[in-house]
Amino acid sequence: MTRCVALLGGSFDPVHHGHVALAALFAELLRPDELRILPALPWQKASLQAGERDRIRMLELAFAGESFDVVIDTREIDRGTPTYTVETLRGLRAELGDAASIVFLMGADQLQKLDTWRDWQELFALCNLAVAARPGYALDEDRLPPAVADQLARRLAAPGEVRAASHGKVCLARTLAVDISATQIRNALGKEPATGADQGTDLGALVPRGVLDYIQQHNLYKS
Ligand SMILES: Nc1ncnc2c1ncn2[C@@H]1O[C@H](COP(=O)(O)OP(=O)(O)OP(=O)(O)O)[C@@H](O)[C@H]1O
Ligand SMILES: O=C(O)c1ccc[n+]([C@@H]2O[C@H](COP(=O)([O-])O)[C@@H](O)[C@H]2O)c1
Repeated sequence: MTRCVALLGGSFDPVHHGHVALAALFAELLRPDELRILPALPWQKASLQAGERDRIRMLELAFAGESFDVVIDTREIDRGTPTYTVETLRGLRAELGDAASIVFLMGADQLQKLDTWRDWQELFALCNLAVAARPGYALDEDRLPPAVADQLARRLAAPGEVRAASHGKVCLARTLAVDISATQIRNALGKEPATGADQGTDLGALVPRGVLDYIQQHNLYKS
């Protein structure tokens, strides 16, 4: 069977239950041989709040208790320059070979702005995409930028076909419905009183326990 490597890139500032659910869903649907988490230095975001080592440590803690294995691949942080996914994929394709199925995972918010990514049309020559629904972001073709909708219409496939193809296919998972964002978590933590007792937001419902402990122990996201 074709070797399949799934990739989940992100800022993870901090990692939250939405990320873990997205990874778990595609771990189940695609059964990849490897699932790599790629913490990025995103060029479209002004600056991240947590440092690189903290983001990596939080990722390790977030996925530690899961039933599927992940590898935290720090190449984008190690590169030290703003992340362009197309560059990462060129490197991975050279390492993994032409036959491997490479699947880049994302939420619907990123599909909606895929046409703003560096050399986005080249992504389809390098990898497959697996996109999950996210509350507030439509997956419907008529709600996507026309050029993205056009690519989607031509490439739409079942998860099994994506797993078997080296590149060029897109599968959608419409069942995910986790209404969590890192922005919401940073905002809640920024407002939290010094005692650590959050007044309005149940942070435990948003962030894995080990990650929340780490955030509190290291005093992250205090404004
Ligand atoms: N709740 C969610 N449901 C589905 N996909 C998600 C969810 N949260 C994040 N993702 C996806 O995970 C990847 C990394 O997301 P990212 O680290 O930017 O988190 P975020 O919550 O969107 O962050 P921020 O609020 O800082 O923009 C992206 O592909 C994004 O679409
Ligand atoms: O390559 C690009 O131009 C590009 C533009 C926006 C986002 N991405 C990637 O998409 C992933 C999610 O990004 P973000 O901003 O939601 O954390 C992460 O791996 C980013 O490097 C990539």
